[in-house]
Order: sequence, then C-alpha cells, then structure tokens
Amino acid sequence: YRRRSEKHPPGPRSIPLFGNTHQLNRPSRPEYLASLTPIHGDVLYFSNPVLGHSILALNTYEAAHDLLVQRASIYSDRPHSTMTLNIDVPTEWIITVSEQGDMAHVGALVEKLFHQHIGKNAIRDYSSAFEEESRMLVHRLHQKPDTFFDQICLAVTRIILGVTYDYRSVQSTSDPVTHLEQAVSYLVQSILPGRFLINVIPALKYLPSWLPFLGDKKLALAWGKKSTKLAHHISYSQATGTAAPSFAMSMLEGKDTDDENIMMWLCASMYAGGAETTSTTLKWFFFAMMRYPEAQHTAQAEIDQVIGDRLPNLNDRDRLPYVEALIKELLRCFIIAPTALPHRLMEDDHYKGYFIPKGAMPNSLRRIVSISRNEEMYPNSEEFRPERFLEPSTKSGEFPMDPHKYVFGFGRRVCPGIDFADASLFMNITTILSTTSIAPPSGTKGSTIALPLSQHSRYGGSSTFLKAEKHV
Ligand code: HEM
Repeated sequence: YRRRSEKHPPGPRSIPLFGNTHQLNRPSRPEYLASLTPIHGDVLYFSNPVLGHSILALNTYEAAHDLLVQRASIYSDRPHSTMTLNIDVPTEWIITVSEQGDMAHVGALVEKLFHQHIGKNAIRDYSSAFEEESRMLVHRLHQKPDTFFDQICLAVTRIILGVTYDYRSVQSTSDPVTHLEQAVSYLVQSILPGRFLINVIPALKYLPSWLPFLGDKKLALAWGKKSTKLAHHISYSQATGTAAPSFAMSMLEGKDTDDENIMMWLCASMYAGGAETTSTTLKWFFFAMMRYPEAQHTAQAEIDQVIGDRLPNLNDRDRLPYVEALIKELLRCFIIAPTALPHRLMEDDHYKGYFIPKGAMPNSLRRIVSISRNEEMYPNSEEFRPERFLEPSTKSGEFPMDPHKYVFGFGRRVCPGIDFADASLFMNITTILSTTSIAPPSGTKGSTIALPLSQHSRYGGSSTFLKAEKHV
C-alpha cells in the first residue's frame, strides 16, 4: 500500500496494469528518450507494475553522481538477464553482468585484481607492449591502408590477449580471435533493460521457440551457437600463454582465488570489456581525422615540435596537451557506450521527493550522451573541437568537465579498464599521428563524408559507426 501511494519520478503515460516499460522496446530508443526529456525532466521513470520491472533513465551528471556514486552501496548490482543465460554465453563471459548479491566476493576480486593489474600504476609495466603494438599497427597500416578496420581490431586484440595471457600468436586479421567482438556485442544487447520480453518474463524460456511471440528465444539460440564457437578461441589462447608474466599467470600464482572459473571470468572480462570499446574508439578517431583535418594538423604540429624525429612513448603524455585534448574530445563526441551497462537498485530509495522501488534499473539510458551534449558545459557541443578542453568554457569560467568522468560509467561498477584504455588510445593515436596522414580515400573529396557530426555521433555505439561507415 505504501509503495502504491508514493510518487515515482515522472515519465510517459502508462497503460493500466502493464505500465510503460514496453515503450522502450524500439530501435529508436535514444531519440524517443530525448523527446521525453523536455516534457518530463532529467530523471525519467518507466514501470511495469504487474511484473515489478522498472527502469530509471538518468540524464544529468548530477543525478547519475547522486545515485550511482554517492549511494553506490545500493546502486551497484547488475540486473539478472534471462536472455544472457539463455544464449548460452559461456560462463567465462558473465562476470560483467554478475549480480552483486551472490557474487559479492567476485565483485571484490574484480576491484582488487583489475586495479592491481591494469590500474594506473600497473600500466607502466606494459608500456613497451603498448609502444611495440602501436608501431606494428602503423607498419601494417602503411602496407595496407584500406584494411584499417581489420588492422585496428588486430592491434587491440593483440595487446589485450598479450597482457591477459601473454598470448601473442595472433598474426593476421583472418585469425577468428580478432572477431570475438561479435560475441561481446550479443552479450551487451542481451542485458539491455526492456530490450527483450524474455528478460521481463523469464518463464517464457520454458515455452517452445516456434510460438509466434517467442522470437527472443529463437534469437537467443541462434546467438548462443555463434558466441560459443567464438569463445573457444579464448580457451585456446589461455592454454598456450603460460610462461611469461601476464594477468592470468599472476592470478594462477597469487593467493586471491583458486577457483579456476573465476579466473577464467576475470580474464575473459578483459577482452569482453576492452576489445570492442577500444577498437571502436580508434575507428572513430580515423573518422574524426578525415572529417576534421585541421585538428589532425594541429596535433601533428604539436607532436613534431615536442618529440621531433623519434617515435612517441608513454612518458611524452604530459608534454602533449593538444593530443590529450583531442582524446578527450574523441571520447566526448563519439560515445561508444551511450547507455553503459545497467545497474540494479538493491533496496527501496527516495530521490528528490520521489520513490524508487528496489529492483529498479538506473540504467544509463541516454545519460552519457545527454551529459556530453550539455550546452552550458560544452558550448556548440555538436562540434568536434579539442581546443575546448584547453580554455575555460565561456559561460561558467571553468574548464569543461573531463569526459573520462562519465564515459566510463559511475560508482563501484565504473570501468576498471579506464587507465588501460587511456594508455592504449594515447599510444596508438600519437604513433599514428606522428607517422601517418589520414585522408579520405584518394579519388574522393572530403565532402563525400556527408553526414554532419550530429546525425551519426549523437548516439554513438558501434552499430551507429557502421551506418556512418557506409556513407564514408
Ligand atoms: C574506450 C574504452 C572503454 C570504454 C568507453 C569503456 C566503458 C565502460 C562502461 C561505460 C562500463 C560500465 C560501467 C558502469 O556500469 O557504470 C564498463 C565496464 C567494464 N569495462 Fe570498460 N570501457 C573501455 C575499455 C575497457 C578496457 C580496455 C577494459 C579491460 C582491459 C575494460 C573492462 C571493463 C570491465 C571488466 C567492465 C565491467 C565492470 C563491472 O561490471 O564491475 N573496459 N566499461
């Protein structure tokens, strides 16, 4: 009775009994949410009273910080996903979606081991690997510039598998290991709140998949076949990489856990969390350099002046403020995880006078994108302008917020690979810029990249990238 009489945050009109979570199940979800914000404000609520399923969209940095960071102790769970379990994703993949309750000890291990092995201090240990891989990438790019998509995937795969398993045998873009990102994309889609009916009504998994409304189950089975096939390659690489120091090796030798399943989860999470995210950001980098040649030239001039003829290394970072600003602008403009991963509220809560029930998913629906397009913080936010991070933003007199503060998520589930990703982006971008000019394919004009920034980058993500790629 209490729960019914309390007021939830505002949201669109709901259907009696069934609420309105079904309204989110549409391909144009970000656009739909954007259209609701001016009407209902920055915290939107969607619910399904019958199934006890509710989703909270947080569209400002303040709201995301207040709930996911300040109240992290109750907002750090992950929702259960029947779709994920049903697609038969091998258990190694599930760490990123594990609920805190029964997996609390794993959550603590994630924090400890990732921090220890890929945190700020540990990155220095891998500096030569980052440098070597970025140089090899440039070498391959110069030989086959038209295959840059594949070469980026190969470079990112090699560095992650190298650091994780000391597995360095992936030599070519035809090695199926470089395409594991497909499995990751299935996993990410399978946990999106409201995306699949089977996540809302788990019992549907017991019904035969030929029933007309069970498309989700059929899809899950089809995805499952593909993911399992791809994930076998991870086990293969794990079996071969044992001699030299690596993330896997130090876990095998350490005393933190002797549960091999957990070790596998943690290792696979490195790839699951780090591969597609980093490679998609690098692909957007190529796009940005073609579309904004002036930013490319300014960065190259800075590198030439500061570094001269030698190749860059991680120690050069502090002396390259424009390159640093360019990476921030890349992360801000091309949000590759626009809705991040969903969190789950572990007990009833109140925020700004509204009641939020236990189990609600304060998903980052649109929050990351909407924060990055805040006009007060980033005037002319649709423009790609690295300079904005080198000067105070005109209205507030302060420097604009560093996108690292929101692009990698919030609170206890914040991306543990943030320093790793940052080092990898810096090394690849600086090495490419110091040796290579990026231009649209010869025979075409720069203007053939017809899409204005706003149309293809607003909602980011790799699928959006693929749409943009066709136009390029
Ligand atoms: C540009 C690169 C990257 C971006 C934009 C990114 C972004 C994110 C985001 C938004 C989340 C969800 C945070 C939340 O729920 O609040 C996440 C989680 C995660 N990321 Fe990253 N990430 C990147 C690179 C990496 C790398 C390089 C690794 C590892 C080597 C990694 C490992 C992970 C893991 C394991 C999680 C799950 C953490 C958990 O559930 O507790 N990520 N990342």
